[in-house]
Amino acid sequence: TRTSRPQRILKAVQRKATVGDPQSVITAIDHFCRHREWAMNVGDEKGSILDSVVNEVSPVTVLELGTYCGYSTVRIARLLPPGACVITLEFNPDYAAIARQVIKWSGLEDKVQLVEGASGDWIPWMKEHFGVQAFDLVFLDHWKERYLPDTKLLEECGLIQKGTVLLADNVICPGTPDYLEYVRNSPHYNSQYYRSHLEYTKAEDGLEKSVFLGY
Ligand SMILES: C[C@H](C[C@H]1O[C@@H](n2cnc3c(N)ncnc32)[C@H](O)[C@@H]1O)NC(=O)c1cc(-c2ccc(F)cc2)cc(O)c1O
Ligand SMILES: [Mg+2]
Repeated sequence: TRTSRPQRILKAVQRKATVGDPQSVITAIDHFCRHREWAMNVGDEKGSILDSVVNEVSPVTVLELGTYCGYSTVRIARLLPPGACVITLEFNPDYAAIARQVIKWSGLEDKVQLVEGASGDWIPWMKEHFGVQAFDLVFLDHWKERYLPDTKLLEECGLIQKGTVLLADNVICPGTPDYLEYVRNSPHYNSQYYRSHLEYTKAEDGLEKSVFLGY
């Protein structure tokens, strides 16, 4: 097909959503992915759980790993108070370009720092480059086998402190067994599973919320 799926998602946003209205952007993407073409956004069902965790944490600094088209970036940023921001990492330049336009359409660009690059390369530079002390909330939604190494990297870089909340998508489907085993068995995390479904389907999936207890 001439266009990519992310390009068709952006077109659906530009056709159906109102500029500056994040909820209409979320609704347009969910409608497109439920009725036209499935895509790997966190979706409306798991998205509501994400919303409740963001509201509970009231984070000032959020890290999102794996932007894709910016759907969860918009979900998170729309709930942030003035002065709070989400740094989101995406290493596919085509996806990053689409995400920038989706985030712009929602009017939330002031609350979002989209970084084009790989998590493993950028995490060590977060403090120096963005002046981040520690993250209040990390949303893991990138390559599933990078969840564990990047969590350990965040720990080593002092970007996870007492109270930091890790929220991981897809812990069942596609699955992140080594990450789950780590956060569920570590004495440094208090972990709980929010059972849900794979976006736009009846298959089981869920989010794992893990609170860092300190060393
Ligand atoms: C991995 C993707 C999400 C994005 O992450 C970026 N990315 C990657 N590694 C890095 C990095 N190391 N640093 C920065 N960005 C990075 C990438 O380019 C994608 O845009 N997500 C998924 O693959 C994903 C897949 C499914 C899924 C479920 C059932 C199926 F039958 C088929 C697919 C569901 C989901 O909910 C997902 O989230
Ligand atoms: Mg996901």
